[in-house]
Amino acid sequence: MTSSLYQRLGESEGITAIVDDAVDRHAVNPLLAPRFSGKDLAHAKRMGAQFFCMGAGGPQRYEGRDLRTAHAGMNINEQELIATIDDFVAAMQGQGVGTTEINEVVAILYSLKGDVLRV
Ligand code: HEM
Repeated sequence: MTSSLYQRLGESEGITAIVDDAVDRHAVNPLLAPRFSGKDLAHAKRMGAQFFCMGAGGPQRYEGRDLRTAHAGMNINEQELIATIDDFVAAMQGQGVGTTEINEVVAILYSLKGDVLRV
């Protein structure tokens, strides 16, 4: 049987490492840094890891705000969305995640754009 995306990404440990790295990249990415300046990055990482674990099929329960509420009023644009996805791709490559899994995650992130862009 094919294992879940959660299992193929290394479960909680693997996904936490990916999210930690991606958020660290956001904080220094010129396209994103202003958005994350002054934010509680540890909290963002914790919420991001919970969200990602749950979305990938893990047993975690996401305790954060729904996506639309979390990004409301930020007027996020497409360039910023692509920059966040690029940071996730770089983080996954850094963790040795395979191309199949990277493509699955990119598709999932892209599919969520309606709750993030200009809400
Ligand atoms: C599909 C894409 C995205 C997903 C899945 C996502 C997911 C999340 C999650 C789960 C949180 C935590 C919410 C909470 O603490 O209750 C969050 C917070 C945040 N996101 Fe996103 N996000 C996405 C795209 C973006 C983009 C494109 C930007 C900015 C350019 C962005 C900026 C932020 C910021 C600044 C916070 C912290 C908000 C705060 O602490 O007040 N996100 N995001």
